[in-house]
Amino acid sequence: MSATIIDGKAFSAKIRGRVAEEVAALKRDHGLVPGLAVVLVGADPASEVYVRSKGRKTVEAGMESFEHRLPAETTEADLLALVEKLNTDPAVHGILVQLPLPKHMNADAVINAIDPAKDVDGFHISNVGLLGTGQKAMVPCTPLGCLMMLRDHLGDMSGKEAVVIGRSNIVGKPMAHLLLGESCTVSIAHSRTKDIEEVVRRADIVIAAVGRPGMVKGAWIKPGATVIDVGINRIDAGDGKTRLVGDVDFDEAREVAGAITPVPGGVGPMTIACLLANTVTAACRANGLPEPEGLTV
Ligand SMILES: NC(=O)C1=CN([C@@H]2O[C@H](COP(=O)(O)OP(=O)(O)OC[C@H]3O[C@@H](n4cnc5c(N)ncnc54)[C@H](OP(=O)(O)O)[C@@H]3O)[C@@H](O)[C@H]2O)C=CC1
Ligand SMILES: Nc1nc(=O)c2c([nH]1)NC[C@@H]1CN(c3ccc(C(=O)N[C@@H](CCC(=O)O)C(=O)O)cc3)C=[N+]21
Ligand SMILES: [Mg+2]
Repeated sequence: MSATIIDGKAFSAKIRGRVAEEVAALKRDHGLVPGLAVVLVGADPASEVYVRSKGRKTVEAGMESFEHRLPAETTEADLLALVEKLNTDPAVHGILVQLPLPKHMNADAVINAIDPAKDVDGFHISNVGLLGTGQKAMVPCTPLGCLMMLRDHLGDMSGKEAVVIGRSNIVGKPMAHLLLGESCTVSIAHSRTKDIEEVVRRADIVIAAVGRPGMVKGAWIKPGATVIDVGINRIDAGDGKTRLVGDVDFDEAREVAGAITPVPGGVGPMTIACLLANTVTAACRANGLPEPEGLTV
């Protein structure tokens, strides 16, 4: 029996279509054009790919895209000054500072300088606190995209065993909060977890967010489980080229799982769609307009 492949690329195109409809309505009825500012410090080649792809999809959805590329030597004070300028710019409804930042910067200080209402990544401590207490927040894009796929595929998740592998602030922890909100029984595994295979084997829902290519083996998966692979790992393809793989051994896992997301074409495209969705939500809230249905949780 082979798993259903959850098509994040197709699902993300649907969400971006919904975003485009909402943007068109905001323009028509309120003369409002949602704007997203992306700040990239340094020239990390992987980040370049995301920034370009985000910028293109933002414009395709009818929104304004502002890109700020700063040299790696930029001082924290200069970056904070840019953030402050974006905070007060009425054309900017969403601000994303690409992570990781260069080592000489305090990333927490930079993130917490962003106006929480414009924090479309959901990384500001106010949004983290709101999410953690079950209040209306800006929800981090990657976990939000994962949740949308899970709801679409599984419907009610109440009482299911969910295991999140990875405890980062940007994926693992917010993902665990969202799954608690769905009334799952949630475990978080990490590098110090003892007998991780056994922890994963009891899960009806597995979220892998580790950054280790193919770490999760087929034998770890409970038959029929739903597997969401967040990992984005560039590996040597052997022919002088590279290719992207997830944190799950896809070929093994697809023979055991009930459903699985591929890499590429799974969580990644959903992350970008959710970023656009969060920008529309932020623009509506900033203008006292009702926020569109179905673009957040
Ligand atoms: N598709 C998308 O849109 C996105 C994809 N990603 C990808 O997701 C992956 C995770 O990203 P991120 O959360 O930022 O990564 P981090 O490096 O911040 O966190 C990795 C987590 O994995 C845990 N871990 C590391 N090794 C092991 C191990 N051997 N066994 C169990 N747990 C382990 C770490 O544990 P500990 O805390 O103990 O060190 C840590 O909690 C990466 O591949 C990244 O590229 C990230 C963001 C968005
Ligand atoms: N402040 C901040 N917010 C982030 O959300 C953030 C970040 N920093 N830093 C880096 C990570 C990583 N990330 C990805 C988003 C989309 C794809 C994506 O679209 N991937 C495609 C493939 C892209 C390709 O081919 O290179 C896919 O999986 O199909 C991947 C990775 C967001 N991140
Ligand atoms: Mg994100």
